[in-house]
Amino acid sequence: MSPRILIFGTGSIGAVYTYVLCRATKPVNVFTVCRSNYDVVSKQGLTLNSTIFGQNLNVRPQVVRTVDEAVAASEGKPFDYVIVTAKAIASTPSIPDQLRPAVSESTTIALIQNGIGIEDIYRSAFPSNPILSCVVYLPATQVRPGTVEHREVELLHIGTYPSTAPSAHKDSADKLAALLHAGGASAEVHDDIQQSRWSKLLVNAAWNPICALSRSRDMQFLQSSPYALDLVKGVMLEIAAVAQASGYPSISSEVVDFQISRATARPLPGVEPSMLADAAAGRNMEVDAIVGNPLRIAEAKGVDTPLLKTVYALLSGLDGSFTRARQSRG
Ligand SMILES: NC(=O)C1=CN([C@@H]2O[C@H](COP(=O)(O)OP(=O)(O)OC[C@H]3O[C@@H](n4cnc5c(N)ncnc54)[C@H](OP(=O)(O)O)[C@@H]3O)[C@@H](O)[C@H]2O)C=CC1
Ligand SMILES: CC(C)(CO)C(=O)C(=O)O
Repeated sequence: MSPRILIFGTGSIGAVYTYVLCRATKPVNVFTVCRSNYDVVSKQGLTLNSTIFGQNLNVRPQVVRTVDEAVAASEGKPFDYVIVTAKAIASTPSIPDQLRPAVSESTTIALIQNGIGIEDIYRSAFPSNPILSCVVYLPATQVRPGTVEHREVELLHIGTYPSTAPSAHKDSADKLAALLHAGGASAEVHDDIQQSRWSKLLVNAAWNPICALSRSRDMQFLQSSPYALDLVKGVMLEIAAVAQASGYPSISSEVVDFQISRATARPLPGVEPSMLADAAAGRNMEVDAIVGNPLRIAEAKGVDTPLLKTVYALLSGLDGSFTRARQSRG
């Protein structure tokens, strides 16, 4: 039987996986929760321009405004997968509380989000369901409502949370990978996804805040001063030290060099990290998931992270300015 899928958060990443999953199963089985882009997507579907999947690709999933609407439209049939592609930012009500009506005992919850320590709120809310923690390499930007540009790379790493989850949960990870392959995407299943999370965090904890604070794409920032590369590398080395203190010795200075070389190989202007897109739009950013949580782990483990603390202080200040601006707009 075709799986039924709910995607929560149809922005840049959510749109790409909605496209992939509409190809893997029937669009009628893919329900996608849209907020600011609801009007456009419900009328015109989602459009993807991708250097990997192709140009001007349009899909028409079942577009809903809320999880309750998706449950009603699904006519009592349970969701096999709930896929979270919203930003990992605290909200009221929380995302797990919003998802609750769509989660039955057979539902697998997959989190496609950056950062570290993002899974616990889902584990507490849904203690028996398979929770899949996913790390995505997929530079994508929603350039206007319902239209997403994607380039360079496309790969999803999948693992259970926690890594010691029962074998049935591991089967869910394999099934999700198979579904993504059927939709033409790349996915790999890992025994311990946290290693992949730390490896990706090297990139995100350095590039995302630095690009957001400097309003520059990665290559633009590297060219902006003779100190730029040292700052990026310095933050990455601090994250590597925290990863090592957390039991991941493979997150080494060689991995840092590899991640730096991926950026320096890019032509100008380079990649726009998702946090730069948020800063440019005055939206709140994933400050805690990407910087605050590793900083707290560093403090608990006695790892010195002066650059990370500086970045956190500046980023929190910028994030606070967005909150104040939103409140003053009413
Ligand atoms: N973009 C990228 O290149 C990459 C992003 N990532 C990670 O993937 C995750 C998703 O990022 P990205 O796709 O860029 O984020 P976007 O901001 O582009 O999309 C998030 C979407 O979630 C929606 N959303 C948030 N909260 C709610 C809610 N309560 N109800 C309904 N919709 C909601 C937003 O709606 P609205 O428009 O109304 O705010 C938006 O459409 C993040 O963790 C990011 O760090 C990882 C790799 C690359
Ligand atoms: C840096 C990048 C684009 C890597 O895929 C990313 O993860 C993000 O934008 O948040």
